[in-house]
Amino acid sequence: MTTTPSDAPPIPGHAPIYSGKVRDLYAPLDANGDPREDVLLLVASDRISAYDHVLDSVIPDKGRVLTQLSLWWFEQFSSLVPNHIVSTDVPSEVEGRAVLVRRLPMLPVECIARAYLTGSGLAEYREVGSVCGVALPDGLTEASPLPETIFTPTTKAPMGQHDQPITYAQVEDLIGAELASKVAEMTTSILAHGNEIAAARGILVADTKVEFGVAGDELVLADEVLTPDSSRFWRAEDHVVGVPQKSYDKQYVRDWLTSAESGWDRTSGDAPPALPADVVAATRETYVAAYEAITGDTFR
Ligand SMILES: N#Cc1c(N)ncnc1-c1cnn(Cc2cccc(F)c2)c1
Repeated sequence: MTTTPSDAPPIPGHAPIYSGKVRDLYAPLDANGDPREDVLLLVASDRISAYDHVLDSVIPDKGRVLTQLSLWWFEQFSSLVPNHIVSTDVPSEVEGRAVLVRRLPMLPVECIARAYLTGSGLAEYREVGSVCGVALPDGLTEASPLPETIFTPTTKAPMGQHDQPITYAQVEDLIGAELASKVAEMTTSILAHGNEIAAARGILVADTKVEFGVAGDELVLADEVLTPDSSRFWRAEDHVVGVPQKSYDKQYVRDWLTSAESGWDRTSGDAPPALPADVVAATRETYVAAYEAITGDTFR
C-alpha cells in the first residue's frame, strides 16, 4: 500500500481505503453509513509519475483516458476471462475515470508478461541469462522481441519497496499449482492478444502487469488492463532493437525533466519541478492518441 487513504480526495458517500501513486481506492457506504464489503470504487487520477516521483503537475483527462482504455480492453477479453467490473455508474466527481468493481480476494502476485526485453527483465537476462527462471536464447539485447510472450511474475511489495522477481515455482508455492498455471496462461494470452490488436494500430506493448482476484475457484481479471500506466507502450514505427525505446506516453515528460531547461538533477533526490504547459499538453495528446489509435473511437 502507498500513502495513507487521507491523501485520496473526498468523495461523498465513500470511504477512502488506499491512495496509490496515480490511483485511489474507495469503499461505497451502505445505508447505515458503513463501508460496503462487496464492492470497491477504483478511481484513476490525472496524476503522473516519472522517475519514481509523483509529479506536482497533473495531465488533464489522463484518468478518464486510461479508465476508458482499460474498460475497452476488459471488453476485448470478456470471453477469455471473467472480470471484476460491476458498473461505470459512478459519482459525478469522478465521472469517466472510476469504476465500481467486485471486491475480491486478490492473488499476492504481480502478473507480468513480456513480449520484448527491456527494463528489469533485460537487467536480469544480462546477469543470469534468464528472467524469473525463464531461460532465453543468447544474443538478446535492449528491446529485442522475445521468441514468445513470457510470464515473469513479481511479489507485491509494500509501497516504497520494489517488487521482487519470482520464479514460476515460487508462484506455485504462493497460490498453488492449478491457479499458477491459470494466471501464467492468462497473463501471457492477454499480452499476446493485446499486441495483435495494438500492433495493427502502430503500437507495441513491450510488457504489461495485470492482477487477478478469485471468486470461488474461478480466476477474475481485476485492476486495470493494458494501459500506459500498467504497460510499456512503444511506437511500432520507431522500434529499433539495441537502443532504449521512447515511451509512447511519458517521453515528453522524461525528456523535459532530464533537460537542462528543467534544472532538475534526477540523482539529487529532490522532487521534480512542475512541467511547462506545452509538455503537459503534448502528454495529454499522447494519451488521447493512444486511446483513439487502439480503440478506433474518438475520445470525448
Ligand atoms: N482492482 C481491484 C481489487 C478488487 N477488485 N478487489 C479487491 N481489491 C482490489 C485491489 C486492491 N488494491 N488494488 C490496486 C489498486 C487499484 C486501484 C487503485 C488503487 F489505489 C489500488 C486493487
